[in-house]
Amino acid sequence: MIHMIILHDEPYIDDVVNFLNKSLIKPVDDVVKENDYVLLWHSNEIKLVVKARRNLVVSTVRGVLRMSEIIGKEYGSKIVTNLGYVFYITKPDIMDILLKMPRVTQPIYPKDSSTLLIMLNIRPGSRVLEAGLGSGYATVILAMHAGPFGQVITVEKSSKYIRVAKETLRAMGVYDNVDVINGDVSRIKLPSEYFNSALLDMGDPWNAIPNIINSLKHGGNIAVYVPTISQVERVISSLMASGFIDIKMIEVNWREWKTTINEVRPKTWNLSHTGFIIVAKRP
Ligand SMILES: C[S@@+](CC[C@H](N)C(=O)[O-])C[C@H]1O[C@@H](n2cnc3c(N)ncnc32)[C@H](O)[C@@H]1O
Repeated sequence: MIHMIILHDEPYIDDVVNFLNKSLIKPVDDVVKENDYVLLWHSNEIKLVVKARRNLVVSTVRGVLRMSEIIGKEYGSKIVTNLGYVFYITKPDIMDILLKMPRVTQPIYPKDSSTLLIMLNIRPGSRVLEAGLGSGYATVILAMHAGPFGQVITVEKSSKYIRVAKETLRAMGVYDNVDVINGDVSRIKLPSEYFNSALLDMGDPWNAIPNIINSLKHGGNIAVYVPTISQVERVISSLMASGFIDIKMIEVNWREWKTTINEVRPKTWNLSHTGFIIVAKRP
């Protein structure tokens, strides 16, 4: 990882390496440590994300990889399987790791969570209300973007799901800036004009909307995530009745393509329908 000090009163820097060598903080060696999540990449078709445990032996269609030989190696280096095939040892993406976490409910997928961040204006320092926590997937993304000086308060009625999701929050490094409340978001007492934004992903969000509006700051956005059109209509009616304005609805269509030369085309199997996003503003 490279830590950089930006000196705002310096003339512009035209050589990053020179600049880093002069700065006090140097790049550090980055090696695979026990319990890191590691991406082992052979090709776009043959790749896997695994947790580095010393006694783990990973079988792939290109042969066997021993984690004991990977721990301590530098990220970016290569390893050869017993069958002679090369795998890169590299870092997975946030979503690669998140999708490894237990799913006790239907989670919000990256195509939608990335859009929700923009639609809800999530930025460092944001205070966000969420319901329900479910598997904690959306909570992780919200908390990562609200940052350590922001706050995500998530309300979940099932204590069983809370136990599982808390482990996910811990594993993803956001445990300390999420407050989990075991309760019913439609009835819970909320502070007035406290949150910058709110996300509802639950079966009957129209029952929660009237309880939430006053907890949002003026100009704050609410996003509601539902999978069916009959739910969408109930959500829009409830938003209008509660006094929200600027109601929009979007569906995110994400089509992944093959990147093989001479074969660049949409992948045969793509994620199809997930949910509709309805966004509105507290005037
Ligand atoms: C679809 S899941 C949420 C998934 C989550 N967004 C994720 O990405 O992992 C819906 C959750 O809402 C919770 N829920 C439903 N009604 C609720 C209510 N009135 N108050 C709080 N939580 C509620 C359910 O228990 C369930 O865990």
